[in-house]
Amino acid sequence: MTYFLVIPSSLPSVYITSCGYGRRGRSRGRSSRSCDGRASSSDDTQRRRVGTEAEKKAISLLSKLRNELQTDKPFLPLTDNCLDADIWNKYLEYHHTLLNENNKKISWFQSPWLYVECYMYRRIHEALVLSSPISYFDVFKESKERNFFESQEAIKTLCSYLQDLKKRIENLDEKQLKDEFLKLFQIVLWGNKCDLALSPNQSIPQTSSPLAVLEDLKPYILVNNLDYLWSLLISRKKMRQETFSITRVDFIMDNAGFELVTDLVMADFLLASKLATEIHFHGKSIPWFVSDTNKNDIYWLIEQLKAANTKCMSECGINWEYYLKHSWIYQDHMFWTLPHEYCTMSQVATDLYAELEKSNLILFKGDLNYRKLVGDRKWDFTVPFHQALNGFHPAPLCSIRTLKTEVQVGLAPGQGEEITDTDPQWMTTGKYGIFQFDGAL
Ligand SMILES: O=P(O)(O)OC[C@@]1(O)O[C@H](CO)[C@@H](O)[C@@H]1O
Ligand SMILES: [Mn+2]
Repeated sequence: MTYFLVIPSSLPSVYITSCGYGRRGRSRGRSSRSCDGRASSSDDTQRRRVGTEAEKKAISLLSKLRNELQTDKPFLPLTDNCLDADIWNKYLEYHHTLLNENNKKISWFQSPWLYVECYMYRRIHEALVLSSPISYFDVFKESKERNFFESQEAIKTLCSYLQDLKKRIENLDEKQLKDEFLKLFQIVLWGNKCDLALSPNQSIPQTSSPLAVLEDLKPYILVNNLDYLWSLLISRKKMRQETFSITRVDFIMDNAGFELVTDLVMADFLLASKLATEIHFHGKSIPWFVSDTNKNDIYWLIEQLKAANTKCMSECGINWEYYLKHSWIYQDHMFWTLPHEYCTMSQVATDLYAELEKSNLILFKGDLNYRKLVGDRKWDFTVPFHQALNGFHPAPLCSIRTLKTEVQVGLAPGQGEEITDTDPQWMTTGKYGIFQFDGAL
């Protein structure tokens, strides 16, 4: 069963596919419980019935959501009693007070786009949560998996490159190491083209060799602060040889599938090169913006790699599974799936802010993170990134993002206008990218 939530204007479309509960035609007639405790067919029938009811409920809630959206109804408070529901509901009240007009309501076409989009994904989650026993079914799982399978060739190339690089890494001089660092970071950047929120029914797989195209893509990097990242990490590495300190790098992850592979390759490289000693990954705790990574996506990906019949891929899978058990730290926090701008993190999620303060470098992946970093405002292109962060400075940070929405700061005078002349769609196609750094070196 495929349920299509048609969403007008600039909002993304969402496919909800059957969750597999209550499928017809699996059980054949009556039978009693077997002596090994397996369920009887009447148990099966009961389970299918419950599953079908749950599916129907989820679909009706999603239909209702679609209708509210299409007819620009006021936003409704969440009713699912999840831990974050109160925060969402308070945020809604706060936005109502901002409107400052008694008869105006926060609604789909009248409210800030960042808020509207986040609210839509949270309401999709609510529809599932309220439909037990499929409450924690990931409606985007299928699209995420498709992106992974369609990017097999590129993933193989990357895994092979990494395995080979790790064999020679001890013998690289500083310049050679820097070259590898720059190369892998560019792969991480262009991996962000692969999100599914813009076209959920159409996976944009990475088909060509990601390494072969890097030179051709260089002109599309509008802000390139990779040298700052290199200076920061290499000077800490040198310092560590005299003092016993750590270098912690945090990935605020974005999309699963190919982009996730690029993140894991980067993390592996940073540790192997001793440019970092500690890696933290921050994922989403609910299905989010179609392709965003949650814990299951990482473990699913690792299982796929382990089972691959290409040695370099299975080696990566085995290594990454080991690192996730022993040295890489995966964490999620509800703040990442709230609509809040990051400048509010120190008040709204004090614990997360304190955690990020321990980092030596935070990598914010993707377009949505950028919008939340700079508050999704219509900034002048030349406003400094530091200023647009509006007080959000937990540690040195870098946004690694391909441009998919109309917000960009920190450009040189005239740079934005010049690109607009030649390529009017430059802010929304994912063709351009940035490495934008903020922090003391
Ligand atoms: O954060 P990502 O994965 O790079 O991009 C997510 C995204 O494509 O989804 C939304 C589309 O409506 C926009 O916020 C953004 O462009
Ligand atoms: Mn995303």
